[in-house]
Amino acid sequence: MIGSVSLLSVQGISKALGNAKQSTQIIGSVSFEARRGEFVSVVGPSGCGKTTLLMCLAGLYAVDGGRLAFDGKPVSAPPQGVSVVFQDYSRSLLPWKTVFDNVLFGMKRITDMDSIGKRAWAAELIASVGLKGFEASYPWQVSGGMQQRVAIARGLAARSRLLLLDEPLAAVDAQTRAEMQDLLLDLARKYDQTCVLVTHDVDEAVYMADRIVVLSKRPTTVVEDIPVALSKPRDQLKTREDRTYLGLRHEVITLIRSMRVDH
Ligand SMILES: Nc1ncnc2c1ncn2[C@@H]1O[C@H](COP(=O)(O)OP(=O)(O)OP(=O)(O)O)[C@@H](O)[C@H]1O
Repeated sequence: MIGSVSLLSVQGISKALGNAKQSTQIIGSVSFEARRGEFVSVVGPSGCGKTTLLMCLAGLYAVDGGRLAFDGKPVSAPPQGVSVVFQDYSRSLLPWKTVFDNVLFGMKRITDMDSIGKRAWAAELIASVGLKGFEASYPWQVSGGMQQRVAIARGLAARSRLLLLDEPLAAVDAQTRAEMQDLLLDLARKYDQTCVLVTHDVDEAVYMADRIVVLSKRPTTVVEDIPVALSKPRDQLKTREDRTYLGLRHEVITLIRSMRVDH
């Protein structure tokens, strides 16, 4: 269920990267809201600043201007309740820890749960992402898709309420990608997650989203903020044949094609 309350509020944020000698304005002015339980996809031309935006939302980059709030509080450092899942799962998991211990590691900031509770919660999450039986494996012993499942479980383990997903499925094969899209949608519903997904893949953006934020070339601004009127649960065949889906896909691809980034 999507609530009416905004969990993430982004109002006119801006960000330049570089150093004192030479800085590049990456984010011009970006505004959007993610309401509780909403799945927001963010798309835009290559190099427009999607990852930079996500790093700002995560509190990993300080914004230069504008207002950014999570659950009504200004974001100045990585807030508790916000987890990031990166594309490069092989670098985000700890190779010397088992699947189980990687998920447990996600709970390191949780102080009001004892170790028995944490172990039970880790076991539940591992089962929820379909990895029961692989608890004792090391990340390098399982497939890429499975490693990304571990990273997602670890994100949820931090008792996240907002999942920031930076191209999390870009490195997995097409079949796994479709399965993982449905897994993410299931997990978002089951664990009451609000999600912001950055993706290059317009089909994925439309399939997953309740709303699509289309960014311009940099310094990036929001070109369109498009509601997605597709029923849930989504279905890889039926949804992708739906006229609304095809219309949105056309609209977003046309918008992105009309923009080019000058590197
Ligand atoms: N420290 C930096 N200083 C200057 N420019 C930078 C810095 N870091 C990134 N950039 C540039 O900022 C732009 C935006 O980068 P970012 O990774 O946020 O975009 P993106 O939309 O996620 O890219 P992609 O479509 O390739 O995934 C890129 O052109 C990049 O080269």
